[in-house]
Amino acid sequence: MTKLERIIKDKEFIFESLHDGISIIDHRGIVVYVNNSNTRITRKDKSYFIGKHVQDVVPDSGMLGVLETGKKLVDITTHVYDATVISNIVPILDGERIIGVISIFRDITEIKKLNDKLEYANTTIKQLYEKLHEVNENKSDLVVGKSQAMKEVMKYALKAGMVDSNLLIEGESGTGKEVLARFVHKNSPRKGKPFLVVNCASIPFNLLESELFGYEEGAFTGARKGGHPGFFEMAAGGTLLLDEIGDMDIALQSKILRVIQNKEIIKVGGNKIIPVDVRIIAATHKDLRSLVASGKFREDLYYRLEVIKIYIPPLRERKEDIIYYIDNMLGKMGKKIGRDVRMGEDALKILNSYDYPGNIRELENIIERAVVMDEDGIISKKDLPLYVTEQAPKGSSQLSLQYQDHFPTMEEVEADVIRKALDKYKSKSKAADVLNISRAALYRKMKNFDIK
Ligand SMILES: Nc1ncnc2c1ncn2[C@@H]1O[C@H](COP(=O)(O)OP(=O)(O)OP(=O)(O)O)[C@@H](O)[C@H]1O
Repeated sequence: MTKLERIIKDKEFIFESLHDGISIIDHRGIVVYVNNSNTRITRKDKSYFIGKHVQDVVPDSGMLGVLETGKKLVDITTHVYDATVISNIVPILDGERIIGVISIFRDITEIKKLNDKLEYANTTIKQLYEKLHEVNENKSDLVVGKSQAMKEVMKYALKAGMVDSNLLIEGESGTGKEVLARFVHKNSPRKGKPFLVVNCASIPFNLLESELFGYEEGAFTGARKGGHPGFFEMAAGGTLLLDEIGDMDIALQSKILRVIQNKEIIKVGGNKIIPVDVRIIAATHKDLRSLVASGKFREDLYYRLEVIKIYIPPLRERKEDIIYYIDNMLGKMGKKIGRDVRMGEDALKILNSYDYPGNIRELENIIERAVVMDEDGIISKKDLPLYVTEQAPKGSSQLSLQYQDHFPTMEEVEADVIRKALDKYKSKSKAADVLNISRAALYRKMKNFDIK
């Protein structure tokens, strides 16, 4: 009996009692074990898998990759026959040697279907809402502000407009990635041609493929007569923004890579090659590089997309810009309601110290609400939402020291503050920055106080 067989035998009782599916391959990639839950999820008998090479029975499985690299894959969403599963794939080691790979996967088909339906419905509602209120009309109004960070962003955006390379825009939700993409398009030779946006996170996987590439008549049940053009065709000559690309299914990522490389598409259910001329801008609030590292995003696609990369910093890191956004918003809203509204001193002070987890979108909502609440033409504290006015005053509670019986010495306080800064910012240079001391001073104090 091999070592792997012994491990399986020892653990078989546990494996069989799990609700999650399990498959195990040996060092050659041959499936040597599947549990009962695997049969339930895949609807295939054990005999269908056992003794076969994993490539022949589950071609999309990440198991061979793990066998090759020895690196585990965690929380990977894949498709196993008709099921959507979320898997952890881990090497089985004998000392340093990889003797097999185990994949443990959970069936999320129903949850995914419901979630997809819900997200799709939400997107439809949002799109209809936007159309109804014509929020699109001013979407290209771009406020730059005066922060150095935003000036840099604009410098790169203008450069990106002058060339036709792919562009990747990173930044937290609501920082203005779509607005910036639109700006790049409007300042590029493609202006005057379509600028289309596809949100890769809110359209279900199988629908997204046909939305992007289009489909031929009869491609699937419910396919429209005469087929349907996809975004790539509809954006001909223009720019296509693939928003939330970090959420794109890995199988679809390969297809996007092919479009970028070959500049052609094949519709779902078709076989005709259609040339496409579209500039791709991708946007994401996720850190694509770490998605690449964890195997959730294709490295080759990442490098194709980030020919030019622009990172939009969150609003809390460039508070000097807040006033410019507010002025712009008040101007627009004032026009809409037909009267001037100004920002009062007290409200501005509060707005300048708030952290805006939702960035400019959140600031917009706060201002819109304040304009509605306002009665005298000057926005004051009472017109702002409670969660903004009742935020913890800066620099107080988070670092407050909680000594009860013992009153601390200055050294203890100093050591405590340093520990908290290091703990919060995880970076010595950032901690030194916020403490307003040099890095050398920080190192010296850490040594004195024996802080590791
Ligand atoms: N530079 C800017 N000037 C004026 N308005 C802006 C700017 N940036 C963002 N906004 C406004 O903030 C809101 C959010 O912008 P946008 O949709 O571009 O953000 P996003 O980063 O793409 O968000 P998400 O990641 O959630 O898709 C929009 O209503 C937009 O008009």
